[in-house]
Amino acid sequence: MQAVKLSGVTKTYGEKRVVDGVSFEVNPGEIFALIGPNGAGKSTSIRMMMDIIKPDSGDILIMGEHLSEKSKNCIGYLPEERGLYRKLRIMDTIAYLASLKGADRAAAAGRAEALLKKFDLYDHRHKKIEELSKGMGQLIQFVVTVAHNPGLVILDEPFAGLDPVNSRLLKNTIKELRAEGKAIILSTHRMNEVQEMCDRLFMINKGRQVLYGALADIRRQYKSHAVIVESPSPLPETLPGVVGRRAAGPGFELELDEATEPQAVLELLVRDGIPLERFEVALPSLDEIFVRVVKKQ
Ligand SMILES: Nc1ncnc2c1ncn2[C@@H]1O[C@H](COP(=O)(O)OP(=O)(O)OP(=O)(O)O)[C@@H](O)[C@H]1O
Repeated sequence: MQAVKLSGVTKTYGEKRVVDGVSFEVNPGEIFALIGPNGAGKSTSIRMMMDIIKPDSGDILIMGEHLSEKSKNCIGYLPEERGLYRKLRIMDTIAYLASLKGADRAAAAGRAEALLKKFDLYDHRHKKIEELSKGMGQLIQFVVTVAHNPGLVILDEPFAGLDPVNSRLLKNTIKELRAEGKAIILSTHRMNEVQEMCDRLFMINKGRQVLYGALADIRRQYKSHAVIVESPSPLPETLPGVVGRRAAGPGFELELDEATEPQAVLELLVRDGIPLERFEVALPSLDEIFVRVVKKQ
């Protein structure tokens, strides 16, 4: 059963259709990225999944059911707008909010403590939220989001405000949640993070689907006709079928003409006795794909 299933979901504000016939599915055990330019309709889609606002038409199933007060407890939602009770102490906040979600207080506290240790915040657990830095508060809000052990975790810009060390800790923790079989929806503008973490993605622009599928398939679909080559020896000045060359990291990206396959270039290099440390078909970064798709529209 899918963790989330949107079918033909539409939302209009005034004259503007901000979500237009959107359909996608999110499975347990995957990190699913919801991406798109500013104002594309991501937050509106998430708010409809959370039943904060109602779609005008279409259907939304969470864990196979329409969302009810009870089934809301199977979701952990980290909204873009953060907010915890600043005067409350950390562990009290976590236990209180988990109990609101119907979780066993002791079990939630146990999960929270393990995460606090991971984030090196355990010694702060009796402090008030207002005594924490912004980044620390951000991590606490993540702990609150998952302490009740939800099957679906929706994270809106979870890395905003985190330093590289804490970003990495959070990334690893999200990957562990995936390994536990949770469905994770990640909405972010940081394409390098999406590229590093997500299995599948949905890109929305002006309310409509523009990309949907496995990250690897999408990158292959947008690949240019080029190869990346790294060698300790200089490459030949000219190679049949190669029409351009530019530095790419420690090697080169060779642009091929339409008729030349990467395999043919590899054979030429091997024939010329060029030692190869890397040879691969050049795949565009998700960042490049994002810009290409938005510009085309
Ligand atoms: N309550 C509202 N009333 C009217 N228009 C709204 C409302 N909420 C959102 N919109 C409009 O809907 C569109 C989509 O907004 P949404 O917040 O879903 O975008 P987003 O993809 O999350 O953008 P961002 O990346 O900037 O957070 C925007 O044009 C926005 O102005």
